[in-house]
Amino acid sequence: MASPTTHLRQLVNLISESVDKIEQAYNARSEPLPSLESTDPRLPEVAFEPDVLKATAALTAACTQLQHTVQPQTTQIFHSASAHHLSACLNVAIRTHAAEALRSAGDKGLHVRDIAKFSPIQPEKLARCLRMLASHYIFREVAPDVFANNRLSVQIDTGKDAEILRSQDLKAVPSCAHAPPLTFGFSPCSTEFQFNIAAKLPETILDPHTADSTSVDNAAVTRVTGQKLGMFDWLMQPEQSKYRSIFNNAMVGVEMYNVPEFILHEDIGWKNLPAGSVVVDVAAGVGTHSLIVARAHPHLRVIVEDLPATIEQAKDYWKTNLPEAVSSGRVEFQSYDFFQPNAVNGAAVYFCRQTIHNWPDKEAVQILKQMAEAADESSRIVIIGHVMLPACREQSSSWSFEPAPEPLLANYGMASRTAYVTDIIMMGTFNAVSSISYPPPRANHISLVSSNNGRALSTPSS
Ligand SMILES: C[S@@+](CC[C@H](N)C(=O)[O-])C[C@H]1O[C@@H](n2cnc3c(N)ncnc32)[C@H](O)[C@@H]1O
Repeated sequence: MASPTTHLRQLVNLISESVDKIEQAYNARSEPLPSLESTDPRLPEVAFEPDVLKATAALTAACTQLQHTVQPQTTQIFHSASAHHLSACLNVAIRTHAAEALRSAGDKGLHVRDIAKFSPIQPEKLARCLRMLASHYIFREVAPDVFANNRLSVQIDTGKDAEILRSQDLKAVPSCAHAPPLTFGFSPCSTEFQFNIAAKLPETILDPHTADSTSVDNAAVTRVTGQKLGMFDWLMQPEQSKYRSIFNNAMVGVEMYNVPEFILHEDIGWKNLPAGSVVVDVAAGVGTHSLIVARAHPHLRVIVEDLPATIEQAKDYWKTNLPEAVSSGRVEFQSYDFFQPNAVNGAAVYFCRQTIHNWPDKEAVQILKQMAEAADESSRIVIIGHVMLPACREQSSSWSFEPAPEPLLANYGMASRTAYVTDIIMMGTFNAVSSISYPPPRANHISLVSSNNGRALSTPSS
C-alpha cells in the first residue's frame, strides 16, 4: 500500500494531468475554458468528448478524495450530515425566483432587497440562504448582500420573468409542452418531494413492518403521501396533476445528466434501420428521448407508450417540440400498461429508458417479459439505465468498465454520484433498485446501455 504522502501526491498529479488534458482539448477547439463566472447555461460540445469526460471524472474524483483525506474528519462528517440544508437553500432560491430576478442584472448583481421582492421572504433571510449557496459556488456574492448569477445558478432559471412567476406562483408546475430549460426540471422535484422522501427513508427501511418488503406500496414515499399506493398509482390520481407535471418535467430535466443526444449513439444503430421501421418508446414519459431519435432520423416511425394521463402530456410535448411528426402521423401515442401484452408486435426497436429501475425485481422482470414477447426475431430491445458498480476494485458484474486510476475509488467516487443518488431515490420512491445488472429474460437482441456519468456505452460481455 502506498504511503499517505504518495497518495496525496498521486491525487495532485491526477488533478494536474486532468487539467492539462482538458486545457488541450478546449484550446484545440478554440473554446474558452470553463469558468465559474460564466452565465452561459450550455456546455460546449468539447465537454462531452470521451477524453474530456474521462479527465473531468478523474479531476472531480481526485479533488473530492484529496479534500476528504486532508480536511479535518470532524468537519467532513458534519458537512455530510448537514447536506440537506444545501438542498433547502436551493429550494428557497427556486421559490423566490432568485435566478430569474438576477438574469438582467449581469455581473454587477442585485442587492438582496431587490431579489426578495418577488416573494414574501424577508431580505435578511434570503441573503443567508443565498450566501450559503454562494459558498457552495451556486450564485456569487459580488459585494456584501449583493448577488449575481453564475455557472451553477443559471441552471435553476426557468427563462421566465420573475414578476410573472410571482403573480402565477406556478413555477413548480410549468406545462410539459412548454418545457422549461432542460436543466431546470429536476430541481423542484429534488428539493421538495424527494427531500421529504429522503427524510422518511431511514424509518421505512428500519421499521420491522416494512424492512423486508419489496412492495411499491411500502416505499418511503407512502409515508409522505399518506396513501398506501405505489408512486405511479398515486401520481395518476386526477388530484395529483400538479405532482404529475413536476414528475414529468423532472424526467425531461434528467436529460441534463446525460451526454447530449446520448440516445443517438451510433452503436444503437438507428441509421441502419430500414425506412418506416417502428421504434416503440415503452414508458416514454412525454417521449423526450424518442423525440430526439425521431428528429435525427426522419425515416423512423415512433410509438410513444405510457399511462393515459402522461400520454396526454406527451401529445402536447410533441406538438410543441416536433409538430411535423404529429401532423404527418410519424409519431403515434398509445396508452399502455406495461404489465399487459404490448399491442405493437414485431417493432424494430423497443426502448425503455430509466424505467426498469422504478420497480422491484419481480415487476421489472414482468415488464421485460412483455417486451420480449412482443419482439420478433429481428427486434431489438434497448434498456437504458445506470449500472451500479461497487466502490472497490473487485467487480462482481459482467460489465466491462475500466476502473478509475489508483488511488481513486474504482467507480470514480463523487464523479459517479448521480448513479448512487438515483439508486437511493429509487429505494425511497419505489422500493426498487437502480441497477440493470440482473439478466433480462430471453429476447432476441437485447442491448443494455449504460448512462453512467456519460462515460461509457457498453453491453455486458455475456
Ligand atoms: C422514470 S419515468 C421514465 C420516463 C422516460 N422513459 C424517460 O426516460 O424520461 C417512468 C415512466 O413509467 C411510466 N409508467 C409507470 N407505470 C407504468 C405502467 N404500468 N405502464 C406504462 N407506463 C408506466 C410513468 O408514467 C413514467 O412516465
